[in-house]
Amino acid sequence: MKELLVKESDYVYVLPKGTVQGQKVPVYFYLSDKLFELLEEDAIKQAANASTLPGVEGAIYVMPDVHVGYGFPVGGVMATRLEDGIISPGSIGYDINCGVRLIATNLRAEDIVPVRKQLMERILQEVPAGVGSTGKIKLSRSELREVAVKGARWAVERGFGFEEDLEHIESFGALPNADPSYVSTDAFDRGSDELGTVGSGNHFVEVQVVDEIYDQEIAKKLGLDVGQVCIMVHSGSRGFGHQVCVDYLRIARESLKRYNIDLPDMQLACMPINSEEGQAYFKAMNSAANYAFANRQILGFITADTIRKFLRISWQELGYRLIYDLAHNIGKVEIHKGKKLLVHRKGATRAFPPYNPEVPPAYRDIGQPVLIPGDIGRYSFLLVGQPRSMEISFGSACHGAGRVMSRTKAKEFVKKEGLEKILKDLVVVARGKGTIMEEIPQAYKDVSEVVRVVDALGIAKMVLRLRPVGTLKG
Ligand SMILES: Nc1nc2c(ncn2[C@@H]2O[C@H](COP(=O)(O)O)[C@@H](O)[C@H]2O)c(=O)[nH]1
Ligand SMILES: [Mn+2]
Ligand SMILES: [Mn+2]
Repeated sequence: MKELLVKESDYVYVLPKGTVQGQKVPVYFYLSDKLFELLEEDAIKQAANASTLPGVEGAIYVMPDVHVGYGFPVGGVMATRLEDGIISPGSIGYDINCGVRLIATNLRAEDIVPVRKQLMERILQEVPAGVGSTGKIKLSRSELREVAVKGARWAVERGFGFEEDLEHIESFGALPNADPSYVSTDAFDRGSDELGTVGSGNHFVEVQVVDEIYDQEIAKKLGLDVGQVCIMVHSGSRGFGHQVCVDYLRIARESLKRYNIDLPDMQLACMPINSEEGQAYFKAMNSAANYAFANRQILGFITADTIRKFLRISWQELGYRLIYDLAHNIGKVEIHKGKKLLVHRKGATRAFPPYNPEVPPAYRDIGQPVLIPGDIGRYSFLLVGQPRSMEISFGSACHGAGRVMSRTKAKEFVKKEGLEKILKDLVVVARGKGTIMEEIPQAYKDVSEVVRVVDALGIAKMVLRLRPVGTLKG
């Protein structure tokens, strides 16, 4: 399908409306020439399929970190009208409110680098990670219901963090439309002992150092400087959110006939937003999103506390300060160009500009921080949302570098090249070696190239770059 894409301008390729059967809106791909080369045929097909869905509004936007996902590509943004549009679990993703958190500290690189191996080993002991890992927190049904409603606040009330953290989280760490009575018992079972756990594979806790600054003024306002140590957390709603997605994909498939929805791909199974099933999923999805906010709140706090105890310093000396926490797999009701829409972001980050009322007061004049992890070996970035995002991407940016190698291919690559040679002096800890093999830097695109595109398009502005000091992988 690549040949059907029209290069409209630098970094902008379009699949014009009417190219595929039933297409209701155009599909925009934001890519440099290098990233265009890596664009998969199936990702184009998936985005084109979504452009045929009922009530889809404006355009489908595909970010430069795009790769094939379940039904809808990772890096995809789709908005649907509340009156006649659908809600699609596959276009939000299995890991509901998978997201990223960045915490600043007063520590300098020299405080950490000489002891990074021992420090990461300690973090590995204290922070539960890995497939099906369980944490120290065991939740009763009623406690879990409370988590699903209160989100990050639940964790803060139990001592995992501070009141001011909540001011620095997307939607203040709790989405208002959560109703856990729409969440299945299976999801409750899976969620009861996974709060405060990282999960597997792509998820991580990373100690990083600010490496380069592109906008001194904004970096200063954020209180970040070269050499400063930060903590980045990437995790989501664990088995709780996964089960919500599984349950409602089944419900969506079963209700397709009832609502006369014809699909090009069953993985896009969806429900009218204003149907009973659509509303039930929306309330369950928000519950899972709140679980994820609580999860990252706990993970960030435990990691900071571990570093503090390891270095034998006080909270004050550590200087823990939450920069921001955001969702990159979510469906949100937002107003764009005067219309109330459900914006599906799957592997896409909200990137609201300065003075948008949803940007926390602390960042109102600089724009919402956009946190972009890269990989275990190269860099991660902090950007801020820009006005153009509201024009060309429903206020959204990329969410990472994006995979370029399947997990199987990455393992084959490691077997050929040797893990030690690939990792060189990187410090990466994990319960199993398998994950590290799947997560080598070569498995991802070059994040610098990805963020260059969103910066050049005026979606988000590059503020600073972080490099990893040590990574805990699931
Ligand atoms: N700094 C690090 N970035 C990483 C690591 N593992 C993955 N990643 C990046 O995160 C995004 C988001 O992934 P997704 O699973 O939500 O799609 C991914 O595209 C990578 O760029 C890591 O260990 N450290
Ligand atoms: Mn994620
Ligand atoms: Mn995830």
